[in-house]
Amino acid sequence: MKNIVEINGLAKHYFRKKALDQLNLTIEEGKVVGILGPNGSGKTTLIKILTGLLRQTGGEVRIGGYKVGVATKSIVSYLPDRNFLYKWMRIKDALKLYQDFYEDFDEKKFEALLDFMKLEKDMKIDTLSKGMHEKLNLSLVLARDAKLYILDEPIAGVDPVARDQILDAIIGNFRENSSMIITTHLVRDMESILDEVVFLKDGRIVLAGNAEQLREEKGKQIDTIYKEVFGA
Ligand SMILES: Nc1ncnc2c1ncn2[C@@H]1O[C@H](COP(=O)(O)OP(=O)(O)OP(=O)(O)O)[C@@H](O)[C@H]1O
Repeated sequence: MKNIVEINGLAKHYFRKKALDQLNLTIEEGKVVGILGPNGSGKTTLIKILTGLLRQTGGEVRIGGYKVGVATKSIVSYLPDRNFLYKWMRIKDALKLYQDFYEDFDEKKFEALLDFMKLEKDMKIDTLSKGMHEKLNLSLVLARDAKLYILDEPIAGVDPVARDQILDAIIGNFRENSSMIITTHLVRDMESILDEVVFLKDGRIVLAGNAEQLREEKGKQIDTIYKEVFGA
């Protein structure tokens, strides 16, 4: 199996604070990987380095064999943890924006996702609820034919029904040859869709592995292991 992501000795310091400390991680093609950790563990910092929004202090990251830059941005589809669309837009304007921006954007797929999410092209962005926003953003991100999808907290702050819909959309639209990184601290809701889990604590990986194997080895759900590791 080919590696889509290779991270070696990655470090990020904010002045004296070590947000990431000597991180090593590989992600294979076809896997859905959960980066799990409480507030301040370094999840967002890691994602921002993978997406080129932040420069690391040390170490190396390769995605699809390339250093983070123009080449990797064209193969990574990223869902940030905050809204990234303009308030004046309607959904159809967001569609146009994505179409203009990304060659791999699949309009048909986007329309099918909108349908599934019960969203309509004429809806105005500033009238959408938080859950609807999240569904729209996710639909845009999943409609790209990317090698790597990075979803930062895709279900934070949405109600349980929207959560289930979002998880179903993720599972239903996952492309076999692509990979996905999902950050979350809502482990119970998310664990069923994760192939691999990485526990991040104070910028270090404290546990990582295949989710099914970990459940078998420890005789516990990932959510329970998470609570034990983080004392939640
Ligand atoms: N710009 C910054 N300047 C200084 N320290 C920062 C900065 N950004 C993050 N940090 C610190 O780095 C550590 C990791 O933060 P990060 O945002 O990556 O964590 P996180 O796991 O994403 O948390 P959350 O779930 O709250 O988003 C924290 O201790 C945070 O205070």
